[in-house]
Amino acid sequence: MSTITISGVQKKYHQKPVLKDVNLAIQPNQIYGLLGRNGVGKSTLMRIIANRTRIKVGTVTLDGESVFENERAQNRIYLMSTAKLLPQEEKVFKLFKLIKTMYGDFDEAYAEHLAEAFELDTHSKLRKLSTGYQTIANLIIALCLPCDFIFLDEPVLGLDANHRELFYQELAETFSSKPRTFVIATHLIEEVSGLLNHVFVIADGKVSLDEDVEVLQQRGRQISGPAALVQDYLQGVPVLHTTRLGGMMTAYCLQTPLERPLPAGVSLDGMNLQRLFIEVTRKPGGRDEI
Ligand SMILES: Nc1ncnc2c1ncn2[C@@H]1O[C@H](COP(=O)(O)OP(=O)(O)OP(=O)(O)O)[C@@H](O)[C@H]1O
Repeated sequence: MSTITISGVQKKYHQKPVLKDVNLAIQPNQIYGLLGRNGVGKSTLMRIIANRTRIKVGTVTLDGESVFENERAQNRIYLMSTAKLLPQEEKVFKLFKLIKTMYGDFDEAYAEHLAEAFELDTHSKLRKLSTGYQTIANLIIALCLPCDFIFLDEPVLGLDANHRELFYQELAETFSSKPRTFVIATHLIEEVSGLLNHVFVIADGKVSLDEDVEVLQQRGRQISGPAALVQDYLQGVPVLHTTRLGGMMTAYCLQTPLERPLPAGVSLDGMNLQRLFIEVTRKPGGRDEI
């Protein structure tokens, strides 16, 4: 099975390091979340993989071959981004045909279904569509191409809530009927969390978290109650963050002292993915000890 392997990738812009040492593996038939605070380099990493940004240090391989300047590999990778890379003066339906010629295949029936579902006017020029509908046209292209690895950089930018929901539904359906890999960079973590199998978090130029969502959801815990009891219960346990209100405390952790009984008056709950992300990216590299 094909895997994209990213090893020791570094990228600087004007001497300022953005990616310092990125290592990760993108497996077949997964939906990944590529998460990170603003400006950490998510788009840069995607552009590197899609051969749109060059690097001097590090490698990106697909089936052991470098993906750089490699047409065969790049034909299996698609990056959908907000950058206006598509010909703006082209009518949307013509664009679909153009894309088909470029990639050798394009699911026209599915594109028609999606255009109808989103009420996209395919006879309009791309340039004349509203921002949201330009994104929709871009998304349709991404979902209908025959690529094994589809990178979606901020895929729902400008989409209203109904269209975002429709997109997530369509993504789930197309993924189950025709499994392939999607890597989604987004800040709307709560909205996509139900779709994701695995999460990469980029912080300080590196991958700070590389974990299955299921495992994360089992690990992430928030413990609330009277501060003294919470502190006592979590003695020696690494804590991501704590908040206090009066005498009450909530502590966020990636592990809990399972062997210790939970004191009466203290509650232990799961953390949703968005909260977990906020807590793991709050203080890069930092862990509080209670
Ligand atoms: N072409 C460029 N020239 C100079 N600096 C750049 C260029 N592209 C990106 N950068 C810088 O690299 C850093 C990472 O940018 P990037 O867009 O990859 O981050 P991001 O994680 O996608 O951010 P966001 O979540 O805000 O979209 C930023 O500091 C940005 O200013």
